[in-house]
Amino acid sequence: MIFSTDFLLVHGREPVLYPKERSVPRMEKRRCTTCPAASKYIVAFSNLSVSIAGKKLLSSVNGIAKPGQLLAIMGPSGSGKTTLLNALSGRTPLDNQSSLQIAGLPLDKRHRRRIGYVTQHDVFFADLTLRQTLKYTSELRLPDFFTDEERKLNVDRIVQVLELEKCLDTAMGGGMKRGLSGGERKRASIACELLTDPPVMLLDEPTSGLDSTAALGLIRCLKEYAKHEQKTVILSIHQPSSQIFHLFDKLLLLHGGQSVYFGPAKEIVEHFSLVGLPIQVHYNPADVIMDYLKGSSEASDRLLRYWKSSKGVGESKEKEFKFDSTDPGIPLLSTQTSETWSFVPPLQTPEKPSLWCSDNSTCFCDNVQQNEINVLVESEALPIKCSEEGDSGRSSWSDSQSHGDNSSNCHSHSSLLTSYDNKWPTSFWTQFKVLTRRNFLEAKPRMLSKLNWIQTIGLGLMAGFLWLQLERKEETISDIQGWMFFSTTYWMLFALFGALASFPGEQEVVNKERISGAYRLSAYYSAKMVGELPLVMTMPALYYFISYPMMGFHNVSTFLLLLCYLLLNSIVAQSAGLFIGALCMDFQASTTVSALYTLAMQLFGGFLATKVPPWLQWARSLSMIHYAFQSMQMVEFSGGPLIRCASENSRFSSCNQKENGTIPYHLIIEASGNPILPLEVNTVILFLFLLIFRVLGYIVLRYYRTPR
Ligand SMILES: Nc1ncnc2c1ncn2[C@@H]1O[C@H](COP(=O)(O)OP(=O)(O)OP(=O)(O)O)[C@@H](O)[C@H]1O
Repeated sequence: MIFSTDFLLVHGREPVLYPKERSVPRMEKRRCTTCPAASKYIVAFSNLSVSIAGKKLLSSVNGIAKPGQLLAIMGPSGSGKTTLLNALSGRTPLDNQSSLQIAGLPLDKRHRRRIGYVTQHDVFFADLTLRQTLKYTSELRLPDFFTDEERKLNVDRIVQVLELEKCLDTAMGGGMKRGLSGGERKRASIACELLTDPPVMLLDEPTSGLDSTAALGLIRCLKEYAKHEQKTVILSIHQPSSQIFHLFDKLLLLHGGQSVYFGPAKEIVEHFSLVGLPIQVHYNPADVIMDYLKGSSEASDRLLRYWKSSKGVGESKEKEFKFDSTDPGIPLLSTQTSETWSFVPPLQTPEKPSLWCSDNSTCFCDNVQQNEINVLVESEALPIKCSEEGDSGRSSWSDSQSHGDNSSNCHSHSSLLTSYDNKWPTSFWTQFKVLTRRNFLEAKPRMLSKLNWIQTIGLGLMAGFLWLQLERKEETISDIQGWMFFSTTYWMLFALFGALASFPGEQEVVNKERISGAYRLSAYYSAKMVGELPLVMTMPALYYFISYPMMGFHNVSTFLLLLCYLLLNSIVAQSAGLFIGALCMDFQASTTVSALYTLAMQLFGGFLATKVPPWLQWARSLSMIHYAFQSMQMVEFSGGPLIRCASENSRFSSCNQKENGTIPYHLIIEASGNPILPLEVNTVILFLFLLIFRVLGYIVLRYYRTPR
């Protein structure tokens, strides 16, 4: 795979990633040349420490990443690369005294949403194709003022740059479902983040799963992206090839959660030599570095002590780090034959370390302390010079937002930040529409699978034949009730258990999107309810259309009313399932809770047990089956032809008084020992169940399952 050398120049097309023409006024003539808007996104961290459950994962890590540069974080497995990226993205809480500033301000929710984060594990909806995934991402994360054509243009260009054209119609896959290859998924992940044009891009192991050519192409592409778009790109990488290594501007080396080097990547060889750890000319520095770090603890101790002493960090601040001049150095693992071991005489610690200051203009004070970060960011940010130069055409929508129609088009750093005050990129209505469509598409294969169709048709026919053309007489009352009870309980179980995995199944994707601020939870939640509504109703309706006419069709209004109650019951059950699923987020726990709840609802539903002990009567009022079953009886026994009395030994006293009489519907319901509520009250109670479960589900997601 070969990437274009210029990230934006694709086969000679216009080098604009984001549309030039839009309704939002943008600068045409004057632009800030020294500091384009996005270039203010300097990421500076000092004394950055992270502890989880009392375990220190990161300890006093310092560094700074500037727009236009590629900062690579390297270190052995478990050294804390992902933890650091999580901390920089605001997903992991920092220990006290840690300092993290983005664009000169402490990282807050608003800035968090301007950070693109490609995590190590790509999470997508497995059944959506890449085309659909990118389309929905662009609809959700690009502001409303983008037209459909502009969105499509952006998607097309990013697809082209990342060479994803061939797999656009392939399902994303994941879990048990086959789909995109590992490398394609990784590039798809990057494409989703690039669509939003973030000023800061964090990538956790972006080259994992790629072959060496593709990996090199990707890093080149990111480098060009950082350079041309003035973006801050920070990535973690395990063991890059030497070609990739030489593309890094800055390198942060981690070992055991501590930094052992931060500075220009090209000066790492000199640094290691200073410490007495030579890197031979023809070796890939990345390989040698990793060998040292993973090899004897002496090498890493030496690096750490040197780093601490030279930087004046932590305990070693007091101690002078001294090399013994007779020290033979540390043997290199990868060249462990006596002939190739090479040692250089260790040097004394330089009095004033300037390892990464290649020249004054790029010399960052890497011994970054809080006040220095402030000074640095301040000095980088202001003043912004203006020129009369034309727009190069490279500014992104974010730039244009910040520029607005201000005549000077020169905004202070803080005004850039306030341009992101809009909490969400799109309106509630847009989010609702897009998420409803996406939800429908995503849930359809799961809820309307081939097996579900077969199962429903089979069950409908079975029930139809079992209760075929029932006569309307006293002897068949329990059969008619049996069909109604079976239908309500079966579809309750189907909807409730089917909904249990709904939230847990998409939790990772939704959390990722919520953290990146793509949409409101309320929009997602209401879209889920609406998007899945036709799906949750399809199967019960199909079953009903088959089995009820086979049992005996009487009139249209009874037919439709019964259908409504069956569907309402299913929707209530689905709401309960969604709530339990969200609460437990664990399939085993949620099935146990649901099994208990549904069994209790069946027992108190009014068909299996007609004599409920007085002290347990309250439990009946918690059974949704009780209300749905009773409502269906009312509709069926009052709407259709009345039930004829048994010719002899009728259990209804009214039947014994006259011959060929009929049984009023309320006597049938009363005979089952259930107190009768008016149909409207039953209906309202069912709707209340629906409302309560849905509100509880929202509260759980909002306050209990907040993504971190
Ligand atoms: N939630 C957690 N609780 C306890 N320890 C954790 C937690 N998360 C990570 N760690 C530990 O922190 C250390 C750093 O983990 P991290 O994932 O940041 O390493 P890494 O350098 O990214 O590794 P790799 O290259 O293998 O992905 C590891 O030892 C890991 O076991």
